[in-house]
Amino acid sequence: MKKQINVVGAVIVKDGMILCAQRGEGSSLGGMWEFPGGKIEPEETPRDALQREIDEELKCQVSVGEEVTTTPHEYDFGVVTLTTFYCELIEGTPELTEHAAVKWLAPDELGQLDWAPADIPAVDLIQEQRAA
Ligand SMILES: Nc1nc2c([nH]c(=O)n2[C@H]2C[C@H](O)[C@@H](COP(=O)(O)OP(=O)(O)OP(=O)(O)O)O2)c(=O)[nH]1
Repeated sequence: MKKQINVVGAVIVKDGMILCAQRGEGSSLGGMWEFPGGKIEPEETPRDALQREIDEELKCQVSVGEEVTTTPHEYDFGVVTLTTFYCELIEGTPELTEHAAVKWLAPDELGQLDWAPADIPAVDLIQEQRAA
C-alpha cells in the first residue's frame, strides 16, 4: 500500500482575498502553489496541527474556522489526504520562511496559479462558495 500522508492547509481569508503560497524549489512539488500548512503529527487534531504549522511557517496566528473539504490525491510518493479550513488572521502578518512567495488573490483569480494537484478540489469549491 502507498504511504498515507495526512495534511492540513489553511485558506486564510482577509478582506475577501485568499492567501496562496508557493512551495520552495527544494521541497517536493517545488514551485507549485498550495495552502500553507503541513503534515498532521500523531495525537494532534487537524485544527491544532494547522495552528502550529501556520505559527511555524508564516510566523502569525490564525483562528481555524469551517472545513472546506477533505480529498485524497495519489502522488508517486504516496497518497496525500488534504483537509482545508477557512482561517482568519488574528495576530501578525504572514512572513516568508519556507515558501518562495505568497500572494493574496480574489477567489475568481485562483485558477491563474499552478496549484499542487491535491489542491484542485478545494480550489474549485472555494471559487464556487466565494464567487463575487
Ligand atoms: N502544506 C501543504 N502541503 C500540500 C498541499 N497540497 C499538497 O499536495 N501538499 C503536499 C506537499 C507535501 O508532500 C505534503 C505536505 O507536507 P509539508 O508541507 O510538511 O511538506 P514538507 O516540507 O514536509 O515536504 P517534504 O518536502 O519534506 O516532502 O503535502 C497544500 O495545500 N498544503
